[in-house]
Amino acid sequence: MLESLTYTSKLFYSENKKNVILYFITTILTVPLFLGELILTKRVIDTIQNSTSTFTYKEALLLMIFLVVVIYMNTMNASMKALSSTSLIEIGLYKKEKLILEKSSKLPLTYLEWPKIKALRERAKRLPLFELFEQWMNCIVDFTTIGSLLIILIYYKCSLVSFIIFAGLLLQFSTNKKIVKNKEKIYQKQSSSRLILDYLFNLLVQRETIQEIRTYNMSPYLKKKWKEIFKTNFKEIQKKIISGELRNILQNIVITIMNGSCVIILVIISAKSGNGAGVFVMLLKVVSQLFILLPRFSTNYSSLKSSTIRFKDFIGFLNVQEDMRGQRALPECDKGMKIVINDLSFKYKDSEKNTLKGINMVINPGEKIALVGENGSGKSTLVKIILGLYKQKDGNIDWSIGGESIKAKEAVNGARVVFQDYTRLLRPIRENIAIGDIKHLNNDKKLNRALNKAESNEYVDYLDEQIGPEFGGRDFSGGQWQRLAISRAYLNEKQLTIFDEPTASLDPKAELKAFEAFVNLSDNKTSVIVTHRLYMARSVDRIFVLEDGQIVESGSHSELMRLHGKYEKMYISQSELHG
Ligand SMILES: Nc1ncnc2c1ncn2[C@@H]1O[C@H](COP(=O)(O)OP(=O)(O)OP(=O)(O)O)[C@@H](O)[C@H]1O
Repeated sequence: MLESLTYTSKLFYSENKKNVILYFITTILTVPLFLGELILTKRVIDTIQNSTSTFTYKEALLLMIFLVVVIYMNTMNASMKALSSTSLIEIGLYKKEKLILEKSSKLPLTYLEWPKIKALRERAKRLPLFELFEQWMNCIVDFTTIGSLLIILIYYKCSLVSFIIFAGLLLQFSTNKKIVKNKEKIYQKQSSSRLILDYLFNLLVQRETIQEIRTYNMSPYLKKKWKEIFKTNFKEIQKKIISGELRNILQNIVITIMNGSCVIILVIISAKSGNGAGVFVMLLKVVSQLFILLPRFSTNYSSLKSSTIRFKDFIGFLNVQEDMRGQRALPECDKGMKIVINDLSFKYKDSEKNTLKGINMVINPGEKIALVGENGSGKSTLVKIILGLYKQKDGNIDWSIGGESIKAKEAVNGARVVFQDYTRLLRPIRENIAIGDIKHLNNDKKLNRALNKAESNEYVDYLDEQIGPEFGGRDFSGGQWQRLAISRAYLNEKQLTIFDEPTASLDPKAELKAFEAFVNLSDNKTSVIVTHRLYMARSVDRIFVLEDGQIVESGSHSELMRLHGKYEKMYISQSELHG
């Protein structure tokens, strides 16, 4: 638990020393200021009660002035504390999101797609970083104040009152601890269903999905599903909340009885001991303050407990094993890349069987190959492994260029790719192309050349135009988006080119042009195209046919046709279909 205090203190201190020191001092100062106020009140009353001469009246007046100053300082202290915490709250939010983003960018892709990690990240996002630090500080202050007030009671021979208050403290702690534990347990249990809730909610409001949902009138059904999950979650929480609240009510009754008993005992003790009015008023203030502090301390401690549970999830997420990817860069060389795949098998997390099995292939420098096969045969998975985005457990994939060889999963920025599900960045056209190679962001000449090659000349004069009506920009059709994604690849000059079904949204003429462009773009660079359009595959050097995660045939178009196997069957059926 202490780890969360050291972690947050270090983190905030490294980000904003001045405010952390100010926050720390103003928090700690509340204890002596409160005690000072208490003691001065007692002295003022005692002095007035015993005043017999002008001298003691003057002393009382002086003490009153001190008291006012202390009260004023207390108010000032609270304002300074609030001031320092404002920027720390912002820093907390920023740092938490930054750390989660940085970590996510280092995780293997398979981990990011894994529901368990997704749920862990959602829980990590719920950690209130500054509040955790604040709760620690509040608990330290409450603990010190309560301790000091109990010592005052014991000093004035009110040990019985201290004992009752201490018992009250224990009672509150045990009740709140249970409530917090139950609440966090439910939250951890519900984190996956909350993801589904968010997903369903987004489906119902997002522009990309709303048209289909309205056309099929899916809204009532999806809302019903959303409501069901919401209600189930709520019922679970409600049960615990009601039992927690009942406990709270009982606890409050007991605490009120304790409070009354303490005041009565205090009156009796004061009457017997013959202490002055100053001591009585002070002790009364001590007791009433303690009964204010007890629930506050217990609530602060409960919040701290709940935050430390979330802190564990946060640290758990930050400690997830990172990817080895992105550590080595290949040398620049225009001879093309060689890819050697040896006995590769791959299984998705939570999947029962291997998606790829025993893949062996060598792609020579400058060679153009096509991966073909039915839906789900493993083409995109293989592409992602070639790119080093997925880590394979069995087998090896090496990239070699200019005589130097490295593992695909350790390589950085070696390839240019057009994915099936490319990024639609609702930002200016310029940024959409520059994703391909961000160093050319302001190089209009290069950006325009990339647009030209991707048959998107109409945008050359509109590089700074915003895309997406959501942000006041223009709307793009599927084909226009796809051409923009292709222009990204043209901007990049890496040695390996991968096109994973990049032409699905293009009309036949544009598709043919895009394929011709792919062949030209690739020139002497090693290239891989994933396609269902077998006429495209005809002009590549070699075709690999995948079936159920295995390569079942490979060779040039004419070699495969001569085999009279799967490829020939697929080719003939497509030719018949398209005439
Ligand atoms: N992230 C994932 N997690 C679990 N299984 C996955 C994941 N992505 C793909 N799969 C599964 O792996 C298998 C191969 O999928 P892949 O997308 O590689 O096939 P494909 O040949 O590219 O298909 P298509 O032609 O439809 O694009 C499929 O059974 C699919 O359900």
